[in-house]
Amino acid sequence: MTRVLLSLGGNLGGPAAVLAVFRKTLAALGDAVVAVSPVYETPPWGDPDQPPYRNAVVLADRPDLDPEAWLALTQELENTAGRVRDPARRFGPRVLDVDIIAAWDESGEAVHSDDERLTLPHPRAHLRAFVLVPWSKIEPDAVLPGHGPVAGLLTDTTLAADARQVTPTGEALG
Ligand SMILES: Nc1ncnc2c1ncn2[C@@H]1O[C@H](COP(=O)(O)OP(=O)(O)OP(=O)(O)O)[C@@H](O)[C@H]1O
Ligand SMILES: Nc1nc2c(c(=O)[nH]1)N=C(CO)CN2
Repeated sequence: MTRVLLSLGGNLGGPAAVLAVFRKTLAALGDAVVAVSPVYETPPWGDPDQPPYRNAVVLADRPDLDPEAWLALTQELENTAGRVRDPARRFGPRVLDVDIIAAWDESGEAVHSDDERLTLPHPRAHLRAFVLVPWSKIEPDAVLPGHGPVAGLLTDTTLAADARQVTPTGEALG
């Protein structure tokens, strides 16, 4: 069994379109879905010259998927949503981004990987209020492996400033 925390993000086509893409993604995950956060409007991270994002996180569990298989699935979900990669803009706009933030094996141990194709935990998760705020909403005691309690990370000065701009939209996915 592999449990994963997935981050969903998107900022192309307007909020309603992004929400529709999130809903389709959740439907494709089906019974694997354990918990879904509210949807948040978030300022663009890493590349300010683009529209605000919608973000949410999903806790999911699939007995038959190892982390590599999860990566294949999340990339298929991005491709189905029409994701086009722009190599010139590393953190640029996109219709759907599905990142694997962390993964845990059947005994609850966090999976660690330094592989560039699949780095676990996600190497930038601890810097991203748009991941940590929704995560702490569904799991107030969440721990980001290697970085500690999510609630503690959110008190870091840079993140705290960013987190203030991460606002729930009232749009529900579940
Ligand atoms: N934990 C992870 N989750 C998703 N992709 C990962 C992960 N670790 C490494 N990757 C690799 O990162 C590559 C680039 O992914 P992607 O284009 O979604 O990056 P990005 O969304 O622009 O940036 P970021 O990963 O910072 O959100 C993917 O092809 C994938 O192989
Ligand atoms: N707010 C926000 N900013 C981002 C996001 C995202 O999902 N939300 N994803 C990115 C891809 O790396 C780059 N910047």
